[in-house]
Amino acid sequence: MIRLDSVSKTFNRAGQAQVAALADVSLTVERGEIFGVIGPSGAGKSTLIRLVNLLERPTAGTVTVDGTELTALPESALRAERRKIGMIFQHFALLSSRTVFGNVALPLELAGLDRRTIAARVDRLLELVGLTDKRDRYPAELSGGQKQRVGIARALANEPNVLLCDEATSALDPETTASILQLLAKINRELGLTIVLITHEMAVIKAICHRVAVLEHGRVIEQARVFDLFTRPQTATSRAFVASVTGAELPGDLAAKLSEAPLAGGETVLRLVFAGSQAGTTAIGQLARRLGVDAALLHGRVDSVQGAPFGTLIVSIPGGPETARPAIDFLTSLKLSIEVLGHVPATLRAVG
Ligand SMILES: Nc1ncnc2c1ncn2[C@@H]1O[C@H](COP(=O)(O)OP(=O)(O)OP(=O)(O)O)[C@@H](O)[C@H]1O
Repeated sequence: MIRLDSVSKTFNRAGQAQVAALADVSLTVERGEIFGVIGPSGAGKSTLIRLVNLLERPTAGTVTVDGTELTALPESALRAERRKIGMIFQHFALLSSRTVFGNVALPLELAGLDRRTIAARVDRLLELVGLTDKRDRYPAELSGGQKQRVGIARALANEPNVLLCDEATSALDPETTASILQLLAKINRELGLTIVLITHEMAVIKAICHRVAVLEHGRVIEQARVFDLFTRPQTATSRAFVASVTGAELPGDLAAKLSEAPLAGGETVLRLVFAGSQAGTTAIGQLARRLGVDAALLHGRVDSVQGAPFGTLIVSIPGGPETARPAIDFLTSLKLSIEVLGHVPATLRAVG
């Protein structure tokens, strides 16, 4: 549905060095999926999403949406293609002088539709986003979540195939964020709309995305099904994003005593992430039976991504690096994702 092929974007700034916002990015988004792009600040997320509808032109590479290579089109043809791509923004971008109805009607007026068609379609959209009773209100009279619902209705007005969401929930509180994400999931389900969203919050990816790309320094460093990213993250950046929502952090007192260097006779603290709800504790049992290694459990949690369970355990392995190495090899052979968080002196075991 959407294909970015070897896309790069370099910004030239007067009198300053060039900025390579994106370097050789290739991505494919399938029809009907919710695709998330996550990355730290400055990674290039906004630049990437603005490339999909060519609000930003790539310096190199091609952008293809629904079989049409947008980068090959003249401006007039591009305008027509852009109508098939809706977009919503972090700060909503509503016109304060127009009512809710007027904001949603605007793209239809620009497209030259007659008043009756516009009224019918706007009313249908307001019902879809749950704002029928706010039809004649002005943006200043609405909450943030209601404003974003107007933004969504407006983005859907021209019946697009694709919806781009540029940090659409970043200005909202957690409860409102959840309701907007549920609305996006409903639109995806009921209208079959392909959704691309960018975010710096892993909770957003976890809530509704099917697949995800992790962006860092303008490059895609990982691309996976969301469940796979949670259970088998391949990079330190992805592991940190996953840990940010699984809450699988060390108790504060233990974290403060963690050292990077192995300690002779000390304990090695590991984070294990695994698919299903049982694999982790089963593995710890096997570790004791097969290798005689008695791992201490410091933290355990089972979570789910779109109904599929996965677990996180934080354990400490006694006996210094000589015991930890074969234990890690054994756990790795059981297909658990393992991260060494650090090392603590043996005397701290009681703390956990
Ligand atoms: N118009 C521009 N002119 C010059 N540099 C730019 C421009 N837009 C973006 N950049 C630079 O490109 C890089 C990527 O920016 P971008 O806004 O895409 O990142 P981001 O991941 O969306 O960041 P954030 O989460 O902070 O919004 C940054 O170094 C930024 O300073």
